[in-house]
Amino acid sequence: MKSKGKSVKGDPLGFDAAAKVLAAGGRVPKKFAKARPVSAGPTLGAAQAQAKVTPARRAAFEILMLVKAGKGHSDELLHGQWTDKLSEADTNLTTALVMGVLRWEIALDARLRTLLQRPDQRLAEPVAMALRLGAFQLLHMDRIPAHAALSESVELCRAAGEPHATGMVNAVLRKVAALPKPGTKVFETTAAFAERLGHPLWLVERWVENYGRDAALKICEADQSESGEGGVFSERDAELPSIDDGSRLVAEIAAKALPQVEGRAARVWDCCAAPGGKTLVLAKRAEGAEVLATDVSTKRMGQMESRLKRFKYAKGVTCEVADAAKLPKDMGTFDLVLCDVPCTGTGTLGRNPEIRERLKVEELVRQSQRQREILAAALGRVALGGRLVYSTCSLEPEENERVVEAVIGSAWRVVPIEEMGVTGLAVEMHSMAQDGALRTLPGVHGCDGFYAVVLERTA
Ligand SMILES: C[S@@+](CC[C@H](N)C(=O)[O-])C[C@H]1O[C@@H](n2cnc3c(N)ncnc32)[C@H](O)[C@@H]1O
Repeated sequence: MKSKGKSVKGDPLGFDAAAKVLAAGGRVPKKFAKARPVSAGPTLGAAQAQAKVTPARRAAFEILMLVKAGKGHSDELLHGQWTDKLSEADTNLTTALVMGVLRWEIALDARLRTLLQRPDQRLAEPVAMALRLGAFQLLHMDRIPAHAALSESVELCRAAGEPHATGMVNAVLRKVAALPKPGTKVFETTAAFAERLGHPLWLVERWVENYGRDAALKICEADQSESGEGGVFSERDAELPSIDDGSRLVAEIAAKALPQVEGRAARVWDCCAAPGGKTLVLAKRAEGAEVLATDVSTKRMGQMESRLKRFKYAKGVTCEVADAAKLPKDMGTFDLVLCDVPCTGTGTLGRNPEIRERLKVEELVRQSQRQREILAAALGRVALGGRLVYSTCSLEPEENERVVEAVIGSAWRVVPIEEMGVTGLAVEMHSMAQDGALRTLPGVHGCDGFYAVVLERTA
């Protein structure tokens, strides 16, 4: 479904403005009755309409509009001003609506398009979003009454200053309500299941090529479900931070990769550390080691430092803002480097649904270049006999094995992850290994998609 972009400010629907109007005696001044820009506040109809929308749907709509306009990440927005005055139940509903619409957007648009009078019709973004929000509730949420999903989407459309489109939204959503729920076909082409499961075809085609059709289908299915409890470890360690099992596994591998050193504390460098999930696992497991954690982002490092303070065992960790490709020489060499580089995050689409909409194939090239620079610099800081763990949460070989192949020379050997002796696993390590490296896939291994390889300096 094509949509016309509209500038979205902090109050795209004018809800705040409308609230002021209603608070001032519940009467909306006549001037609002005239057609006016959304930024100038709601019209009379808009103000009345917004009062008919429940807070959870309003918040979800506002957040989705901001994400669409590239003005924030769903996770941050869901923990910000839009939800801080909501009840717990409303916050949960807002979260379910935002994550659901982002996960299913491609599939919803494909369905909605077929129900428009002119499928190529360009819709204003608030209209398109009201349709998606309504269709998502009708097709994917069990406990939402159809009339609430439908009528509140109509009111959201009106409240957004698009009263002329309310009839169309109502008619289209009535057709959606009459549709059978999406079911699984006996056999589907890649294009069909990519669309049904809300993924860009170019990405799914890459997964089919790299991991096979069955795995690609499982990845897509896993990306559409709520991220549940992990299935990689047999038990949760209550002292560790709450992180995805794949992320923990990478950190546990890194902790096991730390070589024994005699007569001094081992030196560990976590070079792309924020928000610190893996640093915490390392700090807990590598007791007695000197741990340096760096990140190029001052903001993320600030948040990470506050997070580390909540864990006693992390009090010895030194945190610095630094570019991993330019760590000052006088910081010396390390026995272990964890190089958990920035990446496209295609192994985490369940948790970060908007990546699928934002990611373009050119981004792979840009990320891969940056990853090579960071890895090359980090390898240069590993002591002889020391090890480096290179990792990403990407499913794309260009960010994983291709980066490693391009950067390591003859002075390195791959230490197979099966030799690391990670304990407490609920699944065999070899089932997650590929050419000595870790390769987890969502839906296949019970965690997000991670890649990790252990490299040892031999000369
Ligand atoms: C995948 S995240 C790291 C996640 C972290 N290891 C954890 O487990 O919580 C990548 C991080 O690399 C940081 N980063 C990006 N470029 C960097 C660079 N040149 N040097 C250091 N950090 C960088 C980003 O700010 C981001 O926090």
